Formats: sequence, C-alpha cells, structure tokens
Amino acid sequence: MKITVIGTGYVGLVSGTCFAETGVQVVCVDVDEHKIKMLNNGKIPIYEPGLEDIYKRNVEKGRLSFTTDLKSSLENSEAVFIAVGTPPDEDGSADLKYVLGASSEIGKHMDHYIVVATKSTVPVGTSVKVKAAIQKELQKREVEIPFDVASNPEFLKEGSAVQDFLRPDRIIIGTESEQAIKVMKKLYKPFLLNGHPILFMDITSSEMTKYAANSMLATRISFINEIANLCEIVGADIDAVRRGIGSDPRIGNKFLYPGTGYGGSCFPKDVQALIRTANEKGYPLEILKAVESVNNRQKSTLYQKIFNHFGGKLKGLKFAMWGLAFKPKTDDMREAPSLVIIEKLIEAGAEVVAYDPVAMKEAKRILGNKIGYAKDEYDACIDSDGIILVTEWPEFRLPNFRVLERLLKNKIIFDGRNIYDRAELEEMNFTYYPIGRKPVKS
Ligand SMILES: NC(=O)c1ccc[n+]([C@@H]2O[C@H](COP(=O)([O-])OP(=O)(O)OC[C@H]3O[C@@H](n4cnc5c(N)ncnc54)[C@H](O)[C@@H]3O)[C@@H](O)[C@H]2O)c1
Ligand SMILES: O=c1ccn([C@@H]2O[C@H](COP(=O)(O)OP(=O)(O)O[C@H]3O[C@H](CO)[C@@H](O)[C@H](O)[C@H]3O)[C@@H](O)[C@H]2O)c(=O)[nH]1
Repeated sequence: MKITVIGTGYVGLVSGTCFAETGVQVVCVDVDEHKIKMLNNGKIPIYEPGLEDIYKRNVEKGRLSFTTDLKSSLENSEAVFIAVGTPPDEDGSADLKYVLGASSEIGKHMDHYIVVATKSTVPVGTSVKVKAAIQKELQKREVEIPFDVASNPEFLKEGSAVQDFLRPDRIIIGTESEQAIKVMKKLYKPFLLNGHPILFMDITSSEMTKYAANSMLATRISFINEIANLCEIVGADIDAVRRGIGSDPRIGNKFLYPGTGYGGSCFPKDVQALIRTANEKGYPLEILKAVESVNNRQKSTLYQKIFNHFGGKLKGLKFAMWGLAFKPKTDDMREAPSLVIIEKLIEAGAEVVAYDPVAMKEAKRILGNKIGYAKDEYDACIDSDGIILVTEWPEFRLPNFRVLERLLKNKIIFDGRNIYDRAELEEMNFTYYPIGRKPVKS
C-alpha cells in the first residue's frame, strides 16, 4: 500500500513516519525546499522525542521518502493526507489557503481514484471546499477521475507525538463513502491493536469533534487557572484542591494543572476559530470567550508576581528564565507564555537570560538579541535577581539549591508550573512564588 502526506510539519512528518512504521510506502511532500533537503540529508527539522529513530529506520528500509514533487508522489497512492498549517487569519478564523492550495494541487495531478483525507484542523464545512477545489481542477483538465474526501482530525500532542500517534485513544474518520472507510480501516488497523476504536461519523461531526476536544481541554485549563487565582486570594492551596477534585472520576485528574496559561500552535488558534465559526452562525460561544480572556490574563500572572515583589522597580534587574518552549519536550515556541513574560520584563527595563534544553535555536530566531542565552540553567543564574520557571522540563525539577544560592543575587523563584516543594525552599531560606499557593517569604 502506498500513501502521500502533504506537509512535513509536526503532524505531517509524525503521521508519515508512523504510517511507514506499519510497512506502508509513504511519500511526504512539502513546498518548503529547505525542509525537504534536510529530510533527504538525514536531518529532521523539528525536535520530537523518538521521531529521529523511526524516521531513520524507515528511510533506510526504503519505505519513507521526501519530495517537493506532488505529481510523482501521487502515482499509485491509495490515500493522500493533507497535513498543512491552518494558521489564524486576522479575524481569528482558520486560514484555509494552504489546505485549499494543496487540494487544488491534488486535482491538478491525480490520475486515479484516491481518498483525500484532511488531517489539518479545519472548520466545519471545509471538506466541501476541499472537494470543490479538486473538482474544479479536474474540470479544467476535462477529465473525470473519481475520488472521495474524508475528515481525519489529528489528536497528537507535541512532545509525545510519536507515542500518541502509535497508540491513539481513538481515530476519528468523517466520510460518507464506503470505499474511503475501507481504505482508512486498512491504514489504521495496525494502530488499534490495544482495542481503542475507530469512530466513523459524518464529515461535519468529525470536523466539529476536533474543535470541541481542544476547546474542552482549554476550558479545563482556564477553569483551573481561575480557581488557582482564587485559592491565592482566599488562602487555599490549588495543589490540594486539584488532587481533591481530580480524584472524582467524573472530573478526572488529567489536564488540571494551573500555570502561565495555555500556549502552543493549537489551543489558542482553535478556541479563537471556534468562537469565530459560532459568531458567523449568530450563536456567540460565551464560555469560550471567557476561556480565551482568562488565558490572556493568565499569561501575565507570573510577571505580576515579579512586579509586586519588587514594588514595580524592575529597571536594571536581571532574571534567569528557565524554559522557553510552550511546553516541555518540544522546541515549539508558538504562542509560548515565555514570550509574553519576556516582553513585559524588557518593557519594564529588566534583563532576561534564558535557558531551554531544546528551544534555544528557535528562541534566537524569534527574539534575536533581545535576551541573553545561557549554556545551562545554572549559567543563567549568575548574578540574577531571581529564577522565573516557565517550562517544566524534567531536568529543572531537582536543581542543586546550594549551588543556586551561591550564584543568585536574590534567592527568589517564581514558579509558573508549581514544580518545587514549598517546605524544602522554606528550609533553605528561598523566597518562593508558586501559582495558586501561599508564597514562601524569607
Ligand atoms: N502541531 C500539533 O501538535 C498539531 C496536532 C494536531 C493537529 N494539528 C493541526 O495540523 C495542521 C498542521 O500543523 P503543524 O503544526 O504540523 O504545521 P506546521 O506549520 O509545522 O507544518 C505545515 C507544513 O505544511 C507545509 N505546506 C504548506 N502548504 C503546502 C502545500 N501546498 N504543499 C505541501 N506542503 C505545504 C509547510 O511548508 C509546512 O512545512 C494544523 O491544521 C494544526 O492545527 C497540529
Ligand atoms: O494541565 C495542563 C495541561 C496543559 N497545559 C498547557 O496547555 C498547553 C497545551 O498543552 P498540550 O495539550 O499538552 O500540547 P499540544 O501539543 O498543544 O496539544 C494539544 O493540541 C493539539 C493540536 O490540536 C491536539 O492534537 C492535542 O490533543 C492537544 O492536547 C501548554 O501550554 C501546556 O502547558 C496546562 O497549562 N495545564
């Protein structure tokens, strides 16, 4: 069996590589020549744990290849997956230019029956547009070639994308075609040996499922962040409250961690896009509007604590920032809360020296010399007025506090992910500001 995957970003590259792992012949296509050159030279353009190994193995086995030439990739392919970006447009709606561009390209080059599956996150109604864009090109060519469209939203998380893809909780397929169902079943069966289901449904429901899932998760995060902020005001401890509510199976204990607001390339844009879709239909989504505004406010929470601690006098102070990526185990900085905190600190006249185990290159690309870059987390602390922990990389969890107290000018930790033990810091006379918990003031 042969398939084509269009787009070699986080989703396309992981999907293509994992499909190849099952023995399928996969050709990944991208318009970015630099990316394709890298991939053909044995280098992967993103950091994703476990990806490099299976990429190398499948390339060596001849099952996985990369090209900018869609026409040749489509030859004998039974399915083509569209996995290109859907960034937010100026008004917050999903910009479909890459999805529809890829669809037109398929129409220009396909020469036999194929299933066109959209993996990109796209608003309700997009599959109809994908179908129309392909049809238009076939008409221009004056050929009649049958094809089917399917919606196949992707639920992988960055940082655990390979594991998520290889062991999915569920696969969602929206299609009206029996033939498309057959092709998708064949492709996904190897991933479902753990008994988790493929859920077939109509296309509209499938497209909606993706947005509903991300919006629900974003809602949980904004909810717990609001409760955390209230805990601070009333003197409760969010960690206890989180464990208390999370042990009710109706609530569950996942995705209940307070922090500096959700970031990344998905939640912010998908919440915005669903709000936009609903507005267009004349049904404003009040809950999601609140989720978004709570999240925007939360991104400043840590800065506010810094500001208050120093009585607003931040000019000339220097801070060590631990973590830059929007979450651990990724180099992705899209919508990262670190960017908001950095901007505010710089505006207030402070200096930031940062360290992130893998996102430094990406940070330099975005921030240039606005901040300093340290060689490790200890280096960042030299003569600093405090540590600002933004991303909970495992290696930040158990630092040597004795070394830190020698390096820091001020023994203060602003912890945006609640990873430290209050009692331990109190014992060592550190000042400690977590989220939703009483600070330790020494
Ligand atoms: N990143 C995630 O964790 C994740 C998870 C689930 C779903 N999604 C969704 O999947 C989609 C892709 O996200 P991503 O993070 O992988 O994006 P990305 O920006 O990392 O990659 C997109 C790739 O598509 C390529 N591209 C654009 N137009 C093309 C065309 N016409 N032909 C060939 N290649 C083309 C770009 O050059 C780029 O390499 C988005 O809709 C996103 O919302 C993302
Ligand atoms: O309890 C939690 C869990 C997450 N986050 C934050 O939420 C954001 C998103 O995290 P996560 O969901 O782990 O990463 P993503 O890679 O953005 O994955 C989300 O977005 C993808 C793209 O649509 C979906 O496929 C995934 O299912 C969905 O989890 C990050 O800033 C996290 O720090 C919290 O603040 N508290």
